[in-house]
Amino acid sequence: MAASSGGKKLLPEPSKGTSAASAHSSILRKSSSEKPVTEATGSGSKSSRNEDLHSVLVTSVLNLERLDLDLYSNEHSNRCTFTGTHHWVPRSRMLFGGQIVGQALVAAAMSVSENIYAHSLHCYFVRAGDPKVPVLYQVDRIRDGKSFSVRSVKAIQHGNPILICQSSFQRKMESPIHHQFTMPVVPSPNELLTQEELIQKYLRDPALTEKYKVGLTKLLAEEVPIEIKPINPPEYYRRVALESKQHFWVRARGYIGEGNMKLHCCVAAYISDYSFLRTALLPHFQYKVKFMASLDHSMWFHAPFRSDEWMLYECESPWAGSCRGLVQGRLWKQDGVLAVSCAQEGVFYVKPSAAESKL
Ligand SMILES: CCCCCCCCCCCCCCCCCCCC(=O)SCCNC(=O)CCNC(=O)[C@H](O)C(C)(C)COP(=O)(O)OP(=O)(O)OC[C@H]1O[C@@H](n2cnc3c(N)ncnc32)[C@H](O)[C@@H]1OP(=O)(O)O
Repeated sequence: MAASSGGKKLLPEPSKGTSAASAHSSILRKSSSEKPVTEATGSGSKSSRNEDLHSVLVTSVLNLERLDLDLYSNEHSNRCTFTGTHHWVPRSRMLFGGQIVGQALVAAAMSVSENIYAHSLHCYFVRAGDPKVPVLYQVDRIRDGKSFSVRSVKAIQHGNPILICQSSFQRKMESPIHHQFTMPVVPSPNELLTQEELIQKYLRDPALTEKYKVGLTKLLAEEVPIEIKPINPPEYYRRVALESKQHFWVRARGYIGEGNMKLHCCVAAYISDYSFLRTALLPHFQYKVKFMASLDHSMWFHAPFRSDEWMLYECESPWAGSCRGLVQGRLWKQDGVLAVSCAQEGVFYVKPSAAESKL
């Protein structure tokens, strides 16, 4: 039986001969009459993107398998990955926090009616995710009010929670009260190099030491499903204390299309955790990180946006101490609309680094 909430079917009935367990779903269909987002033909604002290259974030990473009502697994996305395990995993070998948050929001979104939208989420990462096994997502329907619905999701591995995530959804409501900060003035995406192009440039520097060549080459080889264009990237080889702020343009790699706003929020959850926590480390070049992990992650979704179009990620860290650092971020649309606000605290264990230059 397809999961439903408020009578709307969110998931297709498994086709004949397949049990619910094996019928994975294209996530967050708008309604049974609409094509699922992964089959969208690119209606709405035309994208200059190659619309045949659907983002792997949608076709796989965030495409959960429904095991039962309010119970999902990402095992399907495992089978589709390049290496047979989870999609891209940071070198820390813990599951990427953004993946777990994005998948938890997918599971929550499957349990609410189609005409309400994610407006906030708050998560704690309570155990490191194991990249060798799938994740189960258990949804608890806390409350369905007239205007707001609240869900609690537990991401589970080896019988224990690795993440607890509360999310809230709201019906569209108009209000005369509206304001936002002004978007920072920065170069536009087409004036900037991608992270890959920047790394290639650094690697061509004959003075770069072997150690940093190896690190940058490893970073270049990672198949992160996110495109990034850093703004004023630090001269990578300079060992100087930087301000705890960074700006970069960011978008999902590949095409998603107008699709479904809930889906774009799930993709933004994935994107928002990449290169976010490191903002708190920028002033502390003289230390080497022995262990680093996100402790929590919060997001507030303010206005519709497209996660497969360039958005400015304005990141800053107002405080660090007691082995923790706080980072805050704002995702801006290119038209100046503030789309998403994020906040996260992380844990850092560091040691003094050898005072060698990167040159
Ligand atoms: C532009 C041009 C190119 C320039 C290059 C620039 C690079 C730019 C791009 C690079 C960006 C790359 C970004 C990659 C993405 C990174 C992702 C980071 C965020 C994440 O996704 S982390 C994953 C999500 N979070 C988690 O999984 C955390 C889950 N929670 C936990 O694991 C536990 O709750 C936690 C937080 C560890 C607390 O548990 P607790 O048991 O209390 O932990 P302990 O304090 O006991 O310690 C655990 C662990 O930490 C180590 N440890 C402890 N104390 C120390 C110490 N004093 N010194 C060193 N290490 C310590 C130790 O390993 C402990 O584990 P043990 O099992 O060994 O005890």
